[in-house]
Amino acid sequence: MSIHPSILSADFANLQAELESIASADAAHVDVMDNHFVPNLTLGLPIVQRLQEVSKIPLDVHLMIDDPDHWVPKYAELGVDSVTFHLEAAKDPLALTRTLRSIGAQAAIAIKPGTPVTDVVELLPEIDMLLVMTVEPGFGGQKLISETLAKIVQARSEIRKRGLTIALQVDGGVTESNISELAELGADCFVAGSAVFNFENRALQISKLRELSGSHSH
Ligand SMILES: O=C(CO)[C@@H](O)[C@H](O)COP(=O)(O)O
Repeated sequence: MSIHPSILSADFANLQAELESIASADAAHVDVMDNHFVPNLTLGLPIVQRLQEVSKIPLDVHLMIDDPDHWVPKYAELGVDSVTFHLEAAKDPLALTRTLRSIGAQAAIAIKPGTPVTDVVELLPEIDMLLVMTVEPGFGGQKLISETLAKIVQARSEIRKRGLTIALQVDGGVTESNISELAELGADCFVAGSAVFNFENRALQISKLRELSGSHSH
C-alpha cells in the first residue's frame, strides 16, 4: 500500500518546504494541468524540474493535459519516478508507454470517471500503474464519485486475471473515512491532497492513511 500526497493542495509559494513535510510518504503526486484537458492550470516542466532536483522522495507526475504524445517524454527525461497520462488524451498510448519505459520512468495510464475499464485492459501488460480517477480531474477537495467504486473492483479483477503486479492507484476524494474501503475493493496506491495538506501534521496524516489502508492484500 502506498500513499502519494497530492501537492495540488500544498502551499505553492513554499513547495520545497511542503515536500519536506511529506518526506514519510512513498511519493509526491504532482498534478500538471493545462487548462485545456481540464479547466484548471497548475504547473509545467520548469517547476517539475526543480521539484525533481529538491525532492527527497520520488515524484509521481500526473499529466492532465492535451497532447501527451508530445509532452510525456519531456517529463520522463527529468528523471521522475513515474509519468501518468490520460488515455482520453493520447493518440498512441501504446507508443507512449514504451517511450516512458525506454527512458527509465514507470509508465502509468489514467482514466476519467466516465471512461470504462474495458477501454484500457489491453494496455495493462504495458504499464506499471493504472490510475482510476475517483473524481472529475481538475480540482482538489472534491467528493469521491461513488459510481467509480465498481471500476476499482473491475480493474483489480482484470489485473489479477492477467497475473500482473501493476499498481492500482485511486485519486480524488480519498479520506480517512473511505481509504479502508478503497483498499478492500482493490486499490493499493492512494493519492490524497486535502486529506494530508489540510492538516498541520502531515506525517501523522500519512501514517493514519497508511495504517487504515494497510491490512488488505490483493
Ligand atoms: O488530480 C487531482 C484532481 O484532479 C487530484 O490529485 C487532487 O489533488 C486530489 O485532491 P483531493 O481530492 O485528495 O483533495
